[in-house]
Amino acid sequence: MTVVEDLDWTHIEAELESVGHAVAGPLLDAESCKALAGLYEQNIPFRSRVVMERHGFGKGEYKYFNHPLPDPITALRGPLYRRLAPLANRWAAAMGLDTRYPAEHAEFLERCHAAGQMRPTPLLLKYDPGDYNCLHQDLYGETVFPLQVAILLSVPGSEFAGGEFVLTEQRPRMQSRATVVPLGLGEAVIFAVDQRPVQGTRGTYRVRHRHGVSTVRSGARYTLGIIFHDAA
Ligand SMILES: O=C(O)CCC(=O)C(=O)O
Ligand SMILES: [Fe+2]
Repeated sequence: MTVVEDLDWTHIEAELESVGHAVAGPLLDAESCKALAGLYEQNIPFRSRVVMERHGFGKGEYKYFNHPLPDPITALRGPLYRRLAPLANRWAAAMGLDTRYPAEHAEFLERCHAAGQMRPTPLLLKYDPGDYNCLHQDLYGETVFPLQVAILLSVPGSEFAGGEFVLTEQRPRMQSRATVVPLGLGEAVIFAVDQRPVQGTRGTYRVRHRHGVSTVRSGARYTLGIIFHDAA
């Protein structure tokens, strides 16, 4: 069994259904986390670098991986997709959307490519003291898989302080509610990219999510982002 198949999917699905996010893992051991974070200073594995401050995205930077994606990413992305696709389909049906997601990630990528979304989206993020990531959604075109994953590659408390993963949810006509998601080294947060259905007393309504990272107070924080749709 892969590490992904070994996870407690009953618990993960229940969390995703009830609150729109779930903590899982660790999905990567300390050595793999260190090796991935260590790639940041290289250029070859990446297709582009984004300095967040230049775009008003926050402070800090990230790099999008190019093909071939590093082994740990390919090893995780297909199995994670396979487990999440049925939930994505239940969410789409509950929200009255026509979209249905294929069982396998390779098929979903074909759909992205047919829609002109050809560029890989897995990314490595790096935050230094004072850096933060504004609340946002990772939408890169019309074709969107409704769940994504972020894995913490640094040790909280010793390698960095602050820098908490934050999720907000907005119910129709209500103000936003924030949740801080504590993560350990190599742990993943699986979360809603944009909308998810919530059962209310008068039927199903849609909740909108955003995510970001609070200010890093000291040290360096690295994260691996696994997004399932390719980008235009
Ligand atoms: O650094 C983080 O924890 C969040 C990264 C992020 O925005 C993402 O993976 O999409
Ligand atoms: Fe993001």
